[in-house]
Amino acid sequence: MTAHIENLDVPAGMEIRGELPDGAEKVLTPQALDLIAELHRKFNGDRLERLEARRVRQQEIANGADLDFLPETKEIREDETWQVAPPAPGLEDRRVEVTGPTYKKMTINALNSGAKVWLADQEDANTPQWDSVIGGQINLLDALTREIDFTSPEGKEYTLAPDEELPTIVVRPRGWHMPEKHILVDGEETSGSLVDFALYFATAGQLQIEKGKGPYFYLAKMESHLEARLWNQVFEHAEDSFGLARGTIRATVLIETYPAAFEMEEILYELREHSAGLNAGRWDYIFSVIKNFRSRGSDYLLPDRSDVTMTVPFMRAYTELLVRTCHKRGAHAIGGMSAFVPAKDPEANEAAFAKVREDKSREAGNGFDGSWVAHPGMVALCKEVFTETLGDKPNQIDNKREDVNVTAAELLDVKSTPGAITEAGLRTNISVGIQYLRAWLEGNGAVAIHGLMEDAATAEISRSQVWQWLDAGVELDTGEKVTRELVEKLVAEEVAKLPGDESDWKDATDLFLSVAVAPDYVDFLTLPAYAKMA
Ligand SMILES: CC(=O)SCCNC(=O)CCNC(=O)[C@H](O)C(C)(C)COP(=O)(O)OP(=O)(O)OC[C@H]1O[C@@H](n2cnc3c(N)ncnc32)[C@H](O)[C@@H]1OP(=O)(O)O
Ligand SMILES: O=CC(=O)O
Ligand SMILES: [Mg+2]
Repeated sequence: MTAHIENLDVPAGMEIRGELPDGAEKVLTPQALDLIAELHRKFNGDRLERLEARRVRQQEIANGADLDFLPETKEIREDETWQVAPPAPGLEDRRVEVTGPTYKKMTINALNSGAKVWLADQEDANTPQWDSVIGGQINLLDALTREIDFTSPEGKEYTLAPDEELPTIVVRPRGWHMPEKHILVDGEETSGSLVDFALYFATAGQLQIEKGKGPYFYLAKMESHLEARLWNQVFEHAEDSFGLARGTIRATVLIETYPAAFEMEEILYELREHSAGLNAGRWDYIFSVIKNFRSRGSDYLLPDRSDVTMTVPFMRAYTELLVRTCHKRGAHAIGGMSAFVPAKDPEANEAAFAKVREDKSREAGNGFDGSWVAHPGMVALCKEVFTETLGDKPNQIDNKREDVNVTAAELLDVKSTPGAITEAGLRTNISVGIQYLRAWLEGNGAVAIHGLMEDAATAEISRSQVWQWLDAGVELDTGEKVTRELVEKLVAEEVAKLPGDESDWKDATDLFLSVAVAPDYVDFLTLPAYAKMA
């Protein structure tokens, strides 16, 4: 049945813009729409204040301030007595989590992958096209009622494995910065975070409770414990509105911004009744390091993206501190995404699996309780590697890592990162950035390029490196200085190597230039990209 806006029970003051995909009425229920309106009226002002606080801190950093652990929350860090809630049903054992967008085929593939958890992504791997925002929620609901199936154009049929084999679903709503322009309340654009949260919580999330699990979330791109407090208030409001016990909702927070690395303990504390641990969101973390200190000179210049590995000093410091902090507070520490995905060429495929094995072995050895893979083909490998360390235990929260003592100086030690800034690195950043942005504008938030998973976080690194190297007038390995003219010349050369006509790449190239060379740094590339989306 085709959905029509006039058939929906839209609360007073709300306006829905845009066509509704088939089945939209299943997720745009009166309860879900009421919750969006309530959350907007109660919390959107606080959200905007938090975003303003980010801008103030960014200005302070630009003026020379350093990041540090907060003096005003010292007591929380030093209080040895508090712990987060014990793991919720379905979240005890997280040794392998598969991530991916909520398109119908990928929903079925992810749920059939054998992973313990599926991160159903409305953030880095997704584009907030209105169809995907609503369609993804329909797929989540249909998966839980087992009314989902798919036939490919080639006739391949997809159905779900038995219930007991399916991973626990954890939904990642958009970050606090993203608006939802298709739902207005009192004439104002709503928040992408609150819309994604409310639609899932009020529909499929309630079915999760009936099935003995719960509405579980990953929270992306937060920059402070006060942003975590805001999420906690949203959770309390939603639980109270639906008559649910405190702690029914659970959230794993991605530590993927530089400021948040200095507030890990406080973030766990704010969410403690709702907490399901922390995750090391490595790609956005690297992006955030560049973004926060982009104009602070040579101490904060990173080499080519491929040289910024998990073992360089500042990345190692951040992951060690994350495990130590989580386990001290009884919380899961979940590892990040190795970007290597299976390849058709056998040699490249073997190399990709070896890289992922190395990454997951290091994480398991460091005390992480599980980790992410980007592709169902990597699930068995990650499970095997973590099982070598965990055995039959669901996690290793008892491995307290008391040997770890990470200082602010170690978190900030970007200048010890070995590597060079090369023309090849600049060309890769340009080519990958433009290819990714074209995919994004066409509605695809994750793509494989040169054997690597690329998504919003990795593309942010590429365009921010170009911006920073240009701003700093860096000298490349060739001896040439990075100037606007050079970047524009390399853009033209790299676009000429891509398939199709130059005109096919025009929108993506213009967008890339606007976020990589324009003098005013744009906070998130997804903001101007979303403005271009219908
Ligand atoms: C920085 C971060 O936030 S990381 C987390 C966010 N990023 C992600 O989640 C990325 C998820 N991964 C992906 O989107 C994909 O793996 C890509 C785009 C990188 C590669 O996808 P493809 O080019 O389709 O890979 P490939 O051809 O090897 O896929 C083989 C099959 O696996 C499926 N598949 C691949 N990745 C996934 C996934 N993550 N979830 C579900 N199914 C998947 C494909 O749909 C395809 O299915 P089919 O054989 O039934 O047609
Ligand atoms: O979301 C994960 C990341 O690495 O970014
Ligand atoms: Mg991220």
